[in-house]
Amino acid sequence: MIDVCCALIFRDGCLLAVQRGKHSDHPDQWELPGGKIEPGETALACIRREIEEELDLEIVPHGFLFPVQHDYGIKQIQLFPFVAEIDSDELNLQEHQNARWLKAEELFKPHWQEADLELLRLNEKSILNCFGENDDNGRENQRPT
Ligand SMILES: Nc1nc2c([nH]c(=O)n2[C@@H]2O[C@H](COP(=O)(O)OP(=O)(O)OP(=O)(O)O)[C@@H](O)[C@H]2O)c(=O)[nH]1
Repeated sequence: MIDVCCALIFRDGCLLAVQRGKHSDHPDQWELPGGKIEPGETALACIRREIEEELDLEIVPHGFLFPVQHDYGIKQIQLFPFVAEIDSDELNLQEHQNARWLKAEELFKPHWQEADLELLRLNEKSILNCFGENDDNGRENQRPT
C-alpha cells in the first residue's frame, strides 16, 4: 500500500485541481496536489513539502477529511486529504501541466483519477461546505444552485 497525501486548497471559494503530465502514470488526468509520504515523514510534513515542491507555495493545513484506499490493479494507494487555504495568487507549476480553480458546481467536471473521485464522493458534503467558508459577504447566496 502506498501512502499518499493530497491537499484540497481553497481560495476565494474555489478548489484547486491540477492536471498530471502527459508522460506520468494516468496522463492528463486531474488530481489534488500532493505525493507519497517518505519513510519517517509525518503526513503533515509530507503535504507541506509536496505543495512547496509542486506549486512553490506554503500552506497551513487546517483540517483533514476521510482517507480512501484505492486499488489500481498495479498499485494500491491510500490517499490522505488535508484541507488548506492560501493567500497568494502565485502558483508556479513545477510538475503539472495545468491547474484550474473549480467552483462548487464544477467539482465533478474534471477527469479525476479514480482514487480522487472516490475521495470527493465520500467527502462531498464536507467539501461543499468548504466552498462557502470564509465567505461572510453572503456571496455564496449569489451562486447559481
Ligand atoms: N499527488 C497525488 N497522487 C495521487 C492522487 N490520486 C491518486 O490516485 N494519486 C496516485 O498516488 C501516487 C502518488 O504519486 P506522485 O507521483 O504524485 O507522488 P510523488 O510526487 O511522491 O512522486 P515520485 O515518486 O515521482 O517522487 C500516484 O500513483 C498517483 O497516481 C492525488 O490526488 N494526488
